[in-house]
Amino acid sequence: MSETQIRTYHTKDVVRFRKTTEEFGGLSNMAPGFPIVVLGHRIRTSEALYQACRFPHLPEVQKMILSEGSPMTAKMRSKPFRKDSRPDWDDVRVKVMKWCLRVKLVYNWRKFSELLLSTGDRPIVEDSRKDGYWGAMPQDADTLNGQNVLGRLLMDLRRKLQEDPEALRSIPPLQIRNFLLLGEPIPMIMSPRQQEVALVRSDDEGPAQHAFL
Ligand SMILES: Nc1nc(O)c(N)c(N[C@@H]2O[C@H](COP(=O)(O)O)[C@@H](O)[C@H]2O)n1
Repeated sequence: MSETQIRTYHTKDVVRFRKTTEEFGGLSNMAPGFPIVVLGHRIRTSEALYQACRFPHLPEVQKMILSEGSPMTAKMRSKPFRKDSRPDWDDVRVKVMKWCLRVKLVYNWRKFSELLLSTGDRPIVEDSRKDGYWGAMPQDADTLNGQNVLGRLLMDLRRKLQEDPEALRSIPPLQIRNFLLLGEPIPMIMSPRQQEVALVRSDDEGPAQHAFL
Protein backbone atom coordinates (compact mmCIF):
# COMPACT_ATOMS: atom_id res chain seq x y z
CA MET A 1 0.00 0.00 0.00
CA SER A 2 1.43 3.36 -1.03
CA GLU A 3 0.76 5.37 2.10
CA THR A 4 2.01 8.75 1.05
CA GLN A 5 -0.41 9.46 -1.76
CA ILE A 6 -3.06 12.04 -0.92
CA ARG A 7 -6.39 11.20 -2.45
CA THR A 8 -9.45 13.25 -3.17
CA TYR A 9 -12.87 11.73 -2.53
CA HIS A 10 -16.24 13.11 -3.57
CA THR A 11 -18.63 12.78 -0.67
CA LYS A 12 -21.54 11.72 -2.86
CA ASP A 13 -19.60 8.69 -4.16
CA VAL A 14 -18.23 7.28 -0.92
CA VAL A 15 -19.18 5.46 2.23
CA ARG A 16 -17.86 7.64 5.03
CA PHE A 17 -17.90 7.37 8.77
CA ARG A 18 -17.08 9.77 11.54
CA LYS A 19 -19.38 9.11 14.49
CA THR A 20 -19.80 5.54 15.65
CA THR A 21 -23.56 6.04 15.84
CA GLU A 22 -23.86 6.71 12.10
CA GLU A 23 -24.97 4.09 9.57
CA PHE A 24 -21.38 3.00 8.86
CA GLY A 25 -19.97 3.92 12.28
CA GLY A 26 -19.22 0.26 12.97
CA LEU A 27 -16.31 0.60 10.54
CA SER A 28 -14.56 2.87 13.04
CA ASN A 29 -12.07 1.35 15.44
CA MET A 30 -13.84 3.37 18.10
CA ALA A 31 -17.12 1.51 17.55
CA PRO A 32 -18.45 -0.38 20.57
CA GLY A 33 -20.09 -3.76 20.06
CA PHE A 34 -17.15 -5.45 18.32
CA PRO A 35 -15.27 -7.13 21.18
CA ILE A 36 -12.09 -9.08 20.57
CA VAL A 37 -10.26 -11.83 22.45
CA VAL A 38 -6.47 -12.11 22.31
CA LEU A 39 -4.61 -14.61 24.51
CA GLY A 40 -7.79 -15.02 26.55
CA HIS A 41 -8.09 -11.29 27.26
CA ARG A 42 -11.37 -9.71 26.24
CA ILE A 43 -10.73 -6.33 24.62
CA ARG A 44 -13.57 -3.89 23.99
CA THR A 45 -12.46 -2.32 20.71
CA SER A 46 -9.93 -2.61 17.90
CA GLU A 47 -8.75 0.88 18.91
CA ALA A 48 -7.67 -0.33 22.36
CA LEU A 49 -5.90 -3.32 20.78
CA TYR A 50 -4.13 -1.11 18.22
CA GLN A 51 -2.97 1.39 20.86
CA ALA A 52 -1.76 -1.42 23.15
CA CYS A 53 0.37 -2.79 20.30
CA ARG A 54 2.57 0.31 20.58
CA PHE A 55 3.92 -0.94 23.90
CA PRO A 56 4.88 -4.63 23.80
CA HIS A 57 7.82 -3.85 26.10
CA LEU A 58 5.56 -2.06 28.64
CA PRO A 59 2.92 -4.58 29.75
CA GLU A 60 1.67 -2.30 32.53
CA VAL A 61 0.91 0.41 29.97
CA GLN A 62 -0.81 -2.16 27.76
CA LYS A 63 -2.89 -3.28 30.72
CA MET A 64 -3.93 0.27 31.51
CA ILE A 65 -4.97 0.89 27.88
CA LEU A 66 -6.87 -2.38 27.59
CA SER A 67 -8.74 -1.88 30.84
CA GLU A 68 -10.19 1.48 29.78
CA GLY A 69 -13.93 1.39 29.23
CA SER A 70 -13.94 3.82 26.32
CA PRO A 71 -11.81 3.55 23.16
CA MET A 72 -11.25 7.30 23.06
CA THR A 73 -9.97 7.19 26.64
CA ALA A 74 -7.77 4.21 25.73
CA LYS A 75 -6.24 6.34 22.97
CA MET A 76 -5.89 9.36 25.29
CA ARG A 77 -4.27 7.23 28.00
CA SER A 78 -1.63 6.07 25.50
CA LYS A 79 -0.67 9.66 24.59
CA PRO A 80 1.74 10.43 27.46
CA PHE A 81 3.64 7.22 26.59
CA ARG A 82 3.83 7.76 22.83
CA LYS A 83 7.49 8.73 22.96
CA ASP A 84 8.08 5.23 24.40
CA SER A 85 6.27 3.44 21.57
CA ARG A 86 8.17 0.49 20.12
CA PRO A 87 11.08 2.01 18.16
CA ASP A 88 9.88 0.64 14.84
CA TRP A 89 6.27 1.79 15.40
CA ASP A 90 6.11 4.03 12.33
CA ASP A 91 7.33 1.14 10.17
CA VAL A 92 4.91 -1.44 11.56
CA ARG A 93 1.77 0.52 12.44
CA VAL A 94 -0.03 -0.12 9.15
CA LYS A 95 0.67 -3.87 9.44
CA VAL A 96 -0.56 -3.74 13.02
CA MET A 97 -3.73 -1.88 12.01
CA LYS A 98 -4.39 -4.43 9.26
CA TRP A 99 -3.99 -7.24 11.78
CA CYS A 100 -6.32 -5.49 14.29
CA LEU A 101 -9.03 -5.17 11.62
CA ARG A 102 -8.73 -8.86 10.83
CA VAL A 103 -9.03 -9.74 14.52
CA LYS A 104 -12.12 -7.52 14.74
CA LEU A 105 -13.59 -9.43 11.80
CA VAL A 106 -12.80 -12.90 13.15
CA TYR A 107 -14.51 -12.15 16.46
CA ASN A 108 -17.48 -10.33 14.96
CA TRP A 109 -17.83 -12.27 11.78
CA ARG A 110 -21.44 -11.82 10.87
CA LYS A 111 -21.89 -8.25 12.04
CA PHE A 112 -18.64 -6.84 10.65
CA SER A 113 -18.66 -8.80 7.39
CA GLU A 114 -22.25 -7.74 6.68
CA LEU A 115 -21.36 -4.14 7.35
CA LEU A 116 -18.27 -4.26 5.14
CA LEU A 117 -20.08 -6.02 2.31
CA SER A 118 -22.99 -3.59 2.54
CA THR A 119 -20.63 -0.86 1.30
CA GLY A 120 -20.65 -2.53 -2.13
CA ASP A 121 -17.77 -1.31 -4.20
CA ARG A 122 -17.82 2.29 -3.02
CA PRO A 123 -14.69 3.89 -1.59
CA ILE A 124 -14.64 3.76 2.22
CA VAL A 125 -13.36 6.88 3.93
CA GLU A 126 -12.83 7.80 7.56
CA ASP A 127 -14.11 11.37 7.58
CA SER A 128 -11.89 13.16 10.08
CA ARG A 129 -11.63 16.76 11.19
CA LYS A 130 -7.89 16.51 11.85
CA ASP A 131 -6.39 13.22 10.68
CA GLY A 132 -5.48 13.14 7.00
CA TYR A 133 -3.34 10.05 7.50
CA TRP A 134 -5.77 7.39 8.74
CA GLY A 135 -8.67 9.31 7.25
CA ALA A 136 -9.46 12.19 4.92
CA MET A 137 -10.47 15.72 5.88
CA PRO A 138 -13.31 17.79 4.46
CA GLN A 139 -12.13 20.51 2.08
CA ASP A 140 -15.61 21.78 1.31
CA ALA A 141 -19.12 20.34 1.35
CA ASP A 142 -18.34 17.94 -1.52
CA THR A 143 -14.73 16.87 -1.10
CA LEU A 144 -12.48 15.01 1.33
CA ASN A 145 -8.68 14.93 1.03
CA GLY A 146 -6.26 12.57 2.71
CA GLN A 147 -4.24 9.37 2.65
CA ASN A 148 -7.21 7.50 4.11
CA VAL A 149 -5.03 4.59 5.17
CA LEU A 150 -7.73 3.12 7.44
CA GLY A 151 -10.37 3.38 4.71
CA ARG A 152 -8.03 1.69 2.25
CA LEU A 153 -7.26 -1.14 4.68
CA LEU A 154 -11.02 -1.64 5.10
CA MET A 155 -11.46 -1.75 1.31
CA ASP A 156 -8.66 -4.30 1.08
CA LEU A 157 -10.35 -6.41 3.76
CA ARG A 158 -13.69 -6.10 1.95
CA ARG A 159 -12.11 -7.34 -1.30
CA LYS A 160 -10.63 -10.39 0.49
CA LEU A 161 -14.02 -11.02 2.06
CA GLN A 162 -15.64 -10.96 -1.36
CA GLU A 163 -13.01 -13.20 -2.95
CA ASP A 164 -12.04 -15.77 -0.31
CA PRO A 165 -13.77 -15.33 3.05
CA GLU A 166 -12.55 -18.63 4.50
CA ALA A 167 -8.94 -17.44 4.21
CA LEU A 168 -9.82 -14.73 6.73
CA ARG A 169 -11.00 -17.13 9.43
CA SER A 170 -7.57 -17.49 11.01
CA ILE A 171 -4.81 -14.94 11.36
CA PRO A 172 -1.12 -15.80 11.57
CA PRO A 173 0.92 -13.77 14.04
CA LEU A 174 2.62 -10.72 12.57
CA GLN A 175 6.21 -11.33 11.62
CA ILE A 176 7.57 -8.44 13.63
CA ARG A 177 9.87 -8.42 16.64
CA ASN A 178 8.28 -8.44 20.08
CA PHE A 179 4.71 -9.00 18.98
CA LEU A 180 3.57 -9.34 22.58
CA LEU A 181 0.48 -8.75 24.68
CA LEU A 182 0.95 -8.49 28.43
CA GLY A 183 4.28 -10.24 28.18
CA GLU A 184 3.17 -13.16 26.02
CA PRO A 185 3.83 -13.70 22.30
CA ILE A 186 0.63 -13.22 20.31
CA PRO A 187 -0.11 -16.54 18.61
CA MET A 188 -2.23 -17.50 15.61
CA ILE A 189 -5.75 -16.16 16.11
CA MET A 190 -8.53 -18.55 15.19
CA SER A 191 -12.22 -17.81 14.80
CA PRO A 192 -14.37 -18.94 17.75
CA ARG A 193 -15.79 -21.61 15.40
CA GLN A 194 -12.34 -22.99 14.59
CA GLN A 195 -11.40 -22.88 18.26
CA GLU A 196 -14.42 -24.98 19.13
CA VAL A 197 -13.52 -27.53 16.48
CA ALA A 198 -9.97 -27.63 17.88
CA LEU A 199 -11.32 -28.03 21.42
CA VAL A 200 -13.64 -30.87 20.41
CA ARG A 201 -10.71 -32.54 18.66
CA SER A 202 -8.59 -32.23 21.78
CA ASP A 203 -11.47 -33.66 23.81
CA ASP A 204 -11.73 -30.56 25.98
CA GLU A 205 -14.86 -29.57 27.87
CA GLY A 206 -15.98 -26.52 25.92
CA PRO A 207 -15.08 -23.00 24.84
CA ALA A 208 -13.29 -20.83 27.34
CA GLN A 209 -15.16 -17.94 28.97
CA HIS A 210 -13.55 -14.54 28.74
CA ALA A 211 -13.88 -11.49 30.96
CA PHE A 212 -12.77 -7.95 30.18
CA LEU A 213 -9.45 -6.98 31.74
N1 LIG B 1 -8.75 11.29 18.04
C1 LIG B 1 -9.47 10.52 17.20
N2 LIG B 1 -10.78 10.62 17.26
C2 LIG B 1 -11.52 9.88 16.45
O1 LIG B 1 -12.86 9.98 16.50
C3 LIG B 1 -10.91 8.98 15.57
N3 LIG B 1 -11.67 8.18 14.76
C4 LIG B 1 -9.50 8.93 15.53
N4 LIG B 1 -8.85 8.12 14.64
C5 LIG B 1 -8.38 6.84 14.89
O2 LIG B 1 -7.24 6.83 15.73
C6 LIG B 1 -6.47 5.68 15.42
C7 LIG B 1 -5.06 6.06 15.06
O3 LIG B 1 -4.42 6.47 16.20
P1 LIG B 1 -2.96 7.09 16.12
O4 LIG B 1 -3.16 8.51 15.78
O5 LIG B 1 -2.18 6.33 15.09
O6 LIG B 1 -2.45 6.87 17.50
C8 LIG B 1 -7.12 5.04 14.24
O7 LIG B 1 -7.99 4.01 14.70
C9 LIG B 1 -7.90 6.15 13.64
O8 LIG B 1 -8.95 5.64 12.88
N5 LIG B 1 -8.80 9.71 16.36
